[in-house]
Amino acid sequence: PALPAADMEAVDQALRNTLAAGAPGALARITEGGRVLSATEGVSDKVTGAAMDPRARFRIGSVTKTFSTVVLLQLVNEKKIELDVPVNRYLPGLLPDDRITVRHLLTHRSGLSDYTNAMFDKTVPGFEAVRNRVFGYQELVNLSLAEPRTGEPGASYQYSNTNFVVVGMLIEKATGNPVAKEYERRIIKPLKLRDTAYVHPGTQISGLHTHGYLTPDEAGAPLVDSTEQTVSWAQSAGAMISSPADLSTFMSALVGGKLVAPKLLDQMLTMTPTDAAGTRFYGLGLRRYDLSCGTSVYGHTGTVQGFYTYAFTTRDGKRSMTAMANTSNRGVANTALGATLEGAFCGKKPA
Ligand SMILES: C[C@@H](NC(=O)[C@@H](C)NC(=O)CCCC[C@H](NC(=O)C[NH3+])C(=O)[O-])C(=O)O
Repeated sequence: PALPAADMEAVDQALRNTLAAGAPGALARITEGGRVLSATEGVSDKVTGAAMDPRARFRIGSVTKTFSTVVLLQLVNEKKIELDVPVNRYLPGLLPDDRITVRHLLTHRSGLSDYTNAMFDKTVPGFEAVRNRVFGYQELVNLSLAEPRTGEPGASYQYSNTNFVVVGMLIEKATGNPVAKEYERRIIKPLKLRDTAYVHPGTQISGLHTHGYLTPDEAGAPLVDSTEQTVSWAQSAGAMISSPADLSTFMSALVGGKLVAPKLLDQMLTMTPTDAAGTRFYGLGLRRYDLSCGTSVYGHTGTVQGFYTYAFTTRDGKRSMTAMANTSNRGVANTALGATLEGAFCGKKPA
């Protein structure tokens, strides 16, 4: 059945609520067939007052995890890597447990702790301490291994950036190339994603871009312009730069079978619940949200200092939405901004 038309009034109300919660700006861009609907509220630059612009580039955070998953599943299809094999088979001695498999990384079931919890326990000092640092993958893994594991391999879903740092290591080991080259040749070039780039360890977002503003832990403290950073603390787990249009192109190409072989796409879409309500799921590097109208949408969220992103599409890839607020921390963006999904994919609420 065709989806109801997007309710742009509801989408815009969600953006206004996001600003009321403290974001300098917010936007939503919906594509359906060749048509584009977009809504913007507030500013992308607090100094110049420039308005939010759906053409502008920004940091997509963990939406990067879906790009990394696509590259890894292409390597699985090329028989260079197997999913149900110990990570230590490819990276001898890396992990303390041979039972941790490649699939455990992609489903956040490895039990490896997330080093970012300690790193960003104090939001602004933690960010300032790393914003210009360049980490090696091994350094980040060592931070995780210095902490107790969160569970037995395969036992339960526990979101951890460490899993996708190891995915980056696997990609570089299997290809002999930096992940940037693999993203470029396997995804960015074929899909002509002109605004998408992996520039680690560069700190600039080139071209027309949105400024990101980190909300401090202390209520009322001034926002911190966090636009320029290496994102080396995340790399293959969160360092990609893109645009609303490119993320919608990517997500709809993904579910449309253009990036990953059918059998492997099926595995990517095989979900386990991650919330008590049973409306949030995780597959392989991919989230599924079941909306109030019964529509399921697939994609990923992203949280990087100063940017919160939702990048989702329908199962047939016919309707996609990217929503972004240029602030992060203290839940300022996620809840209010999340309501754009209902407006975009469920349309007008029944009276
Ligand atoms: C969960 C999210 N994951 C990601 O996008 C990854 C790359 N980001 C994080 O793990 C958050 C790191 C801290 C951000 C900071 N928070 C703090 O510093 C809290 N003390 C901030 O909010 O900018 C996702 O999948 O959506």
